[in-house]
Amino acid sequence: MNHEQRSLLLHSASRFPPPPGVKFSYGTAGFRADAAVLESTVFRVGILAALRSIQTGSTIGLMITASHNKVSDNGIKVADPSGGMLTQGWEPFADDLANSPDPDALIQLLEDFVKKENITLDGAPTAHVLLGRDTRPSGMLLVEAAKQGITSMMGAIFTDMGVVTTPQLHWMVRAKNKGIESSEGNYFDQLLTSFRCLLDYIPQGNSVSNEDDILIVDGADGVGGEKIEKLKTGLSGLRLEVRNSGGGVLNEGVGADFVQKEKVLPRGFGPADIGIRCASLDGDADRLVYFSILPDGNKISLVDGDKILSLFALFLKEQLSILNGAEDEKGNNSYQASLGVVQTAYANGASTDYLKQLGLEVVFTPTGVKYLHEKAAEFDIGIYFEANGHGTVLFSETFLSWLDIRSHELSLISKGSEQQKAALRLLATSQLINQAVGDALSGLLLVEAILQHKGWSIFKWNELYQDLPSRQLKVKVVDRTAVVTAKAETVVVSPIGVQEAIDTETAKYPQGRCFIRPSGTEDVVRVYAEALTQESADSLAHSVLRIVDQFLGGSSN
Ligand SMILES: CC(=O)N[C@H]1[C@@H](OP(=O)(O)O)O[C@H](CO)[C@@H](O)[C@@H]1O
Ligand SMILES: [Mg+2]
Repeated sequence: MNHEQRSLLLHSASRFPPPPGVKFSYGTAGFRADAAVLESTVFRVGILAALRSIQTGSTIGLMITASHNKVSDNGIKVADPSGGMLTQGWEPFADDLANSPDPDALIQLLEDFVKKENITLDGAPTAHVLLGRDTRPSGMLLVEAAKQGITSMMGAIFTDMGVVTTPQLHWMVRAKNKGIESSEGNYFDQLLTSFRCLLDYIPQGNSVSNEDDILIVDGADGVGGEKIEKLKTGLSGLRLEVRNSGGGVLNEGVGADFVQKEKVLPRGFGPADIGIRCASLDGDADRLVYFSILPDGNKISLVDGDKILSLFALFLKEQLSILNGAEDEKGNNSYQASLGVVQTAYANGASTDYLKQLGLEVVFTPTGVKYLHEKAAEFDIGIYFEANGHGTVLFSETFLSWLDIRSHELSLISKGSEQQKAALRLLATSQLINQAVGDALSGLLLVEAILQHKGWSIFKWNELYQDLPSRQLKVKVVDRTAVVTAKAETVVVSPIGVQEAIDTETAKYPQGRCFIRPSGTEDVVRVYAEALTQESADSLAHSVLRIVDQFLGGSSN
């Protein structure tokens, strides 16, 4: 690091002292905390993003959001060149950077890191960072801190995309690095064109009801609502009404996290909406769940991430088999695309059974989309979803290249055939569904296109399988890191004896399943239980909560 660079860093870092007594950790979803203590962290992540950009020679993204957290919180996460999450190898550096006590220590840390990572700062390094933020009022100040961090690395520049959804920012980073046009307008165009294409290839006679029905979207009073309003201006073939589009308090009694966890209607919905197809986004629009209001007007029937995954899996499997069907007879031009599904232990057991009955390969990873995404990328078509509604479908480059050529061939030899349409539907799906990260807007359009394709109502969709009753609890313990799990978090290996006690308890319940794990975003241990009836799921969860109390000492909430 030359003298000029060092003094630039010293000068700017001294303007962003870290708050005393706060320890930051780059968790499952980046740094998240009360917005009032985040300025120094955001400044430092700006430096990190510039370094990552210099190292990779690509554009890097920074998103300022705390997703479904309360409005006074904020956070920051990094998008890597692929548009996916920051490489896990850099997370310890992110922690050290955020917790470095003063400018001198910070510079020492940077010196050591660039040496270790072979990042050349001499010469004329160039770096480019795309910035985005959600609608939180604290975002404006924090984005300025990020800019200061970026520009304290010589040769680094930024582009401020303003208020965007988290998936938009990830999409833009990916597009930019692929040399594709990457504005918000381009994002909407891609979604609208591919959605239109899916509607154009709906089998005759299937396009019923939903087109006339309205879909009501709860925007969580976050960024998603205003973006859907923009999307709507170019949308045909779907009637949308947006509620909670920014007038109320972000995430308060609204949004996908609230609806999925509490299983109640969000603010702004009521008995007048009984029977209507409804959807909820979270605060930064990367989660999506559907619901309908039950006849009593107070409760909802939830259609969660597992069921969105199941709908996608069913549709994609059908299209693949139409595409391959005729080829098998001829025995040529066939490409056996691997189709896989990735879930976590929180997936409802009934969904896993359903997917296995479809003949699909179901793989489990620990909680956190960075793990699911990585696994899904191993398939030609990898579908992943967390039960809370965060997920997407990934298509391999190899498969897409083959599909492109195949679709062209089919347009010459059997234009208008079901086979050709299946190829076009698969290509359109790969364009519609965000390849960088889970995206509520693109997920919503794919759900809607598939429902129209199948001529299904939300009720018909919900009947794919019936969720097993489940219960989720959380308990604060003395030290949650004492809980060590294995096998995708389904088995506790430490403290010794806990798993045995859970097994003994679970065995008392027909179709019982239960696991515990330390949360990666809250200071709690989570308990999840499933069983044949709601009473037994509740009872199993509470018994296991007592086991956690006994072994780890705590108080439930
Ligand atoms: C049970 C649950 O919903 N856990 C969520 C939650 O993680 P925890 O590590 O469970 O706190 O937040 C993560 C980030 O948003 C999300 O990926 C995950 O699914
Ligand atoms: Mg979110």
